[in-house]
Amino acid sequence: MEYPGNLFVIAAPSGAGKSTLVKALLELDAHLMVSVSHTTRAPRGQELNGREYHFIGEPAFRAKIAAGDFFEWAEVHGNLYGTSRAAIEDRIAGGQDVVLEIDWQGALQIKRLFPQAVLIFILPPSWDELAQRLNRRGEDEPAVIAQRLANARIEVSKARHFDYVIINALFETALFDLKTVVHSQRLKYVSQQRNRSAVFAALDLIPSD
Ligand SMILES: Nc1ncnc2c1ncn2[C@@H]1O[C@H](COP(=O)(O)OP(=O)(O)OP(=O)(O)O)[C@@H](O)[C@H]1O
Ligand SMILES: Nc1nc2c(ncn2[C@@H]2O[C@H](COP(=O)(O)O)[C@@H](O)[C@H]2O)c(=O)[nH]1
Repeated sequence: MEYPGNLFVIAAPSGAGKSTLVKALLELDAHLMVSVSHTTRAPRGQELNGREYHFIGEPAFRAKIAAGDFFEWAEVHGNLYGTSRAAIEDRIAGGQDVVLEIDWQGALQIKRLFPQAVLIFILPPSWDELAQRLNRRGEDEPAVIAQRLANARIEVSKARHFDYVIINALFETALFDLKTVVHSQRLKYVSQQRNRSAVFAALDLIPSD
């Protein structure tokens, strides 16, 4: 049996730290790749088209919806965001582990389409700390931050639909927890192999750090 790539879907309220965690995870794990979404949101200070997002206008986004180009899409904080179908289906079929950093609506769409997906929800340690992180990040206008904090109340209530919840209080602890979820998913695959050579082939997929 060829190794089918895993799909890890990570959601969190804005400012909880998911992008920072995913970036750190990717630096530690060469088997993982992150899918770059499309959005109608304007780029923030250091963001580059094609790196953080593919930044497109709403008409182009709507044309992609009509063409069936998105695996999932949703309106989040007043902007449209979507995961390109081509970006993930081929990679997973080719045995690559893919991470999606998307909101809860997209995550639940993915779980319906692809029940093997592993859904991970990142929580901040408190509402106060969430607000402080958004303010310290200094990338969004006060009105945008207020909207994101209001939406966070709804988003957090969706955590119960996820397979795992990780609390991002101390960064290194949360990163360890995230690595453990990814690692366990791969170990599950190894343990399902029927013969010894398949077990050793499967073990090659697991980083030994
Ligand atoms: N454990 C942590 N302790 C303190 N600060 C943190 C921690 N994790 C992340 N941060 C900081 O919090 C801010 C928000 O993190 P990040 O941008 O990763 O959030 P996000 O969940 O991806 O938000 P968004 O959905 O808006 O992109 C950043 O300035 C980041 O450096
Ligand atoms: N459903 C989707 N949600 C997405 C996607 N890409 C990002 N997101 C989520 O949007 C919010 C806001 O992101 P920001 O970069 O503007 O702070 C956040 O929850 C992201 O995870 C996507 O392709 N689909």
